[in-house]
Amino acid sequence: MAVAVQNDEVTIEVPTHEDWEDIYAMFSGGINIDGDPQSLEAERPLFEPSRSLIVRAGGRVVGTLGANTRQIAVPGAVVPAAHGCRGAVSATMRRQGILTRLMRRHFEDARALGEPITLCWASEGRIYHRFGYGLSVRRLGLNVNAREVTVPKGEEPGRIVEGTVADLRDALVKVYDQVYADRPGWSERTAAHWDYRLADTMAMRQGASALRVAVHEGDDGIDGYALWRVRSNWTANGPISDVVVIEQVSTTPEAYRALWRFLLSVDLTRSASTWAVSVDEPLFYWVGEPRQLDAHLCDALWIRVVDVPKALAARRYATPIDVVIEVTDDFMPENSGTWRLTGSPEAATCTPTSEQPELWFDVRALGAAYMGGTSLSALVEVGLVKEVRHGALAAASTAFRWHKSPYAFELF
Ligand SMILES: CC(=O)SCCNC(=O)CCNC(=O)[C@H](O)C(C)(C)COP(=O)(O)OP(=O)(O)OC[C@H]1O[C@@H](n2cnc3c(N)ncnc32)[C@H](O)[C@@H]1OP(=O)(O)O
Repeated sequence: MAVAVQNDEVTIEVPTHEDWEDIYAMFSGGINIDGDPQSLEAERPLFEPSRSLIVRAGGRVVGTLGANTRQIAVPGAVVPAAHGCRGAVSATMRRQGILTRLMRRHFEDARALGEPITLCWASEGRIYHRFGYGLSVRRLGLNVNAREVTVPKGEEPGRIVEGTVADLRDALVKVYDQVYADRPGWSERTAAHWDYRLADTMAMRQGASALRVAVHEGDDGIDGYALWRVRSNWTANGPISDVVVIEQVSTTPEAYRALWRFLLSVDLTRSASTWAVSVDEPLFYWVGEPRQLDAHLCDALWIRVVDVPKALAARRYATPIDVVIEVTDDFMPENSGTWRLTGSPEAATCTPTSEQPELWFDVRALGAAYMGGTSLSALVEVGLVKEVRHGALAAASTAFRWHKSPYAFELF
């Protein structure tokens, strides 16, 4: 049985490329998976030593936390954001404050680099509240009964074409780049991010087929694509396989509909599943029987605002807003203060003020509302926002929303 190292000094350092294998093993073990050589290599290019932290005690690696340097789309803008990842502490060293120390460094580093927010997918939501994260983006998983759901009759112009990842990669990149900046929750993808997204390791397949690519060719060329697999299932009564949709991205409504028609009608399959679509997924308004989409709601991105005025000035607002807000941040007191926020769909400013606040925010509420998918009114109910001046809430709540619900489907 492993024995906790109690007396050795715990140090936190910035790792080098040589530490990658230890970090990979630390995180894999931390989340209770074995890890494998293919994933080790597939993830290696995403490892940014200067954005990572490694914890050592008695010569052993006992913890890690990393970040990917990426931009993410937010309402009306694209902002640099630390994409937090690979947080883990050795099972024998937990609940001794190591993650707390790592988080402090992670936030300070992001702020120093000019990133107003950090974000992560949570293994367990309960870990993150105390560090000031708010649940900002939710996702819907679908298990569509393809036979019962029914889609309206109709022929979209254009055609669906299948091809190899290698042949179609440039087209996928072009389609994604056309739309990502306009979809809060979608992150910029460099060549390295695409390499990882398309790596198709055995771990990514989770027992399903190799990655398949289908594109929609419209009048002006390729205007949408789907990455998908088949989870094959042959029963005594015949095939009931599942189409596993990894991502579906389109620049036109015609491509969107044509791709879903295709995904819901692949021979020998009876269902289609996807782990993350928008809470405002258009399929609900298109299919004959939305109940047969079998949707389940889950948390997706957690956002931590590390620089309040910078973050609030970086996004845009659905309607004009001019409000004095007070923010309390227990974990990062330098983030607490009172600001005048003015904004619109075109611009925003956030400057310190000594005026009386009209609204009060716990910093977690700023994270929760940041992507435009959460109403301030809901946050009032749980005590994370308070209306100080009667009447200030409704206008601000409307302004913080956005016309597209935030959405995220890419684990990092
Ligand atoms: C972005 C990502 O990487 S998601 C993956 C996160 N990693 C994992 O889930 C791997 C498994 N878990 C772990 O490795 C560890 O438990 C970690 C990294 C989550 C936490 O590390 P620790 O060093 O134990 O956290 P630390 O001691 O700083 O805990 C701080 C507080 O959070 C609480 N806490 C930490 N983790 C959890 C948890 N999983 N559930 C409930 N409470 C937790 C602690 O009890 C402590 O509370 P206190 O301040 O009231 O005493």
